[in-house]
Amino acid sequence: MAQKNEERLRRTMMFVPGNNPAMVKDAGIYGADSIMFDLEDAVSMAEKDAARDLVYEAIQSQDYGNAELVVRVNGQDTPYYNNDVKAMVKAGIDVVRLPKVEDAQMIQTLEKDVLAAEKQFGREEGSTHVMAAIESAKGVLNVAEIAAASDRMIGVALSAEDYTTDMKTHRYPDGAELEFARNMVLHAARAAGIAAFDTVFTNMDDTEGFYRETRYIHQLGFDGKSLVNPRQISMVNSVYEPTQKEIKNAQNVITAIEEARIKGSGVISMNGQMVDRPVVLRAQRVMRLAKASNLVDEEGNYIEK
Ligand SMILES: CC(=O)SCCNC(=O)CCNC(=O)[C@H](O)C(C)(C)COP(=O)(O)OP(=O)(O)OC[C@H]1O[C@@H](n2cnc3c(N)ncnc32)[C@H](O)[C@@H]1OP(=O)(O)O
Ligand SMILES: O=C([O-])CC(=O)C(=O)O
Ligand SMILES: [Mg+2]
Repeated sequence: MAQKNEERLRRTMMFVPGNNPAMVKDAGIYGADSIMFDLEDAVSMAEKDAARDLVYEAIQSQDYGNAELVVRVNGQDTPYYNNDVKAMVKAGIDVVRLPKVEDAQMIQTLEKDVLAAEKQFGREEGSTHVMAAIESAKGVLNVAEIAAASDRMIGVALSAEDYTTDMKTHRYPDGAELEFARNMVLHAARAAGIAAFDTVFTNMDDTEGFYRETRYIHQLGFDGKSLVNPRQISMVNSVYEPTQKEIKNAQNVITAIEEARIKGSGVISMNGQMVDRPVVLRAQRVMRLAKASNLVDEEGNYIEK
C-alpha cells in the first residue's frame, strides 16, 4: 500500500503513456520513485478503452519493484472517468491522480467514487490514495481547499502546460509566468501536510534548462517533479542528492540530539549553532535522501566512492 506521509520519497513521478505497451511494460526499470500511467492527454479518444485495459493488465502482472503506482485518469467531465476509476481501484493502484482539479468538490466526488469502487471490488477501504493536478487559474486560487479536501490526498501537482494556456501565456525559460502558481501549490501542500510536485519539462534537448528549473524548484521546497522521460530521473535525483558535508552535519545533529534526549534536554548547541526540533527534522530528511541515493549504508555511515 502507498505511504501517505513523509517516509516515502517522491522526487520523480514519471508519466508513462497508457497506450504504449513497451513503455508500460518497461516502466519499472528506470528507478522512478513513482510511475504514473497516463490515461488522459497522452492517449487519443480512439485508444481510451484499450489503454485502460493495458494498464489494468500491467498492474496485475508486472513487477514494478518499490515504485509507487499512480494513474492519471480522465477528467470528471469526460465519459471515461468512471470506468477509469473503477478499473484502477480494482487493479489495486496506489494513487489516482485527477487532472484539471478546480475545487474541493471534485476531490470529494473522487473520494466517493474511489470508496464505492473499493467496496465493489473488495479492496481495503481507504487503501487507495488520491492527488490533484492544478491546471487553471481557478485551480490555483482554490488549491488550499483542494489540498485539504480528503484524508486520502497525498499531493498536489502543478501542470504548467494547461495552466499557461489558461493564463493566455506560454512557458518562458525564466519561469516568471509560474511563480505565483508554484508558490500557491507549494504552500497549500505544506499547510495540508502533503507532497508538492512541480510540472513537466518537455524540451528533451534542453538539459541545462531542465537542471536550472529543477534546482529552482528544489530550492523552493518541492518534493519533486512530474517527468516525461526516463533520462530526467537521474538529473532530478542528482539535484536532490545531499552533499557529503550535509550528510555529515545531519549525522552530527541526530547523534547530538539523541545524547541530549538521554540527558533530558530538547535543545542543544552544536559548534555555536542552536539545534532544536526543526533542525532535527531537516537532518532526518537529509538522511532519508542520502539513503535513497545510496550515499550511506543502513547504519547511516557515509559510503566513500
Ligand atoms: C502535458 C502533458 O500532459 S505531459 C504527460 C503526457 N505525455 C507523456 O506521457 C509523454 C511521455 N514521454 C514520451 O512519450 C517520450 O519520452 C517523448 C515523446 C517525450 C520522447 O520520446 P523519445 O525521444 O523517443 O524518448 P527516448 O529516446 O529518450 O526513449 C528512450 C527509451 O525510454 C523509453 N521511454 C521514453 N519515454 C518514456 C516514458 N515516459 N515512460 C516509459 N518509457 C519511456 C523509450 O521507449 C525508449 O525505450 P527503448 O530504449 O527500450 O526503446
Ligand atoms: O501535469 C503535468 O505536469 C502535465 C500536464 O498535464 C500539464 O502540464 O498540463
Ligand atoms: Mg494537462
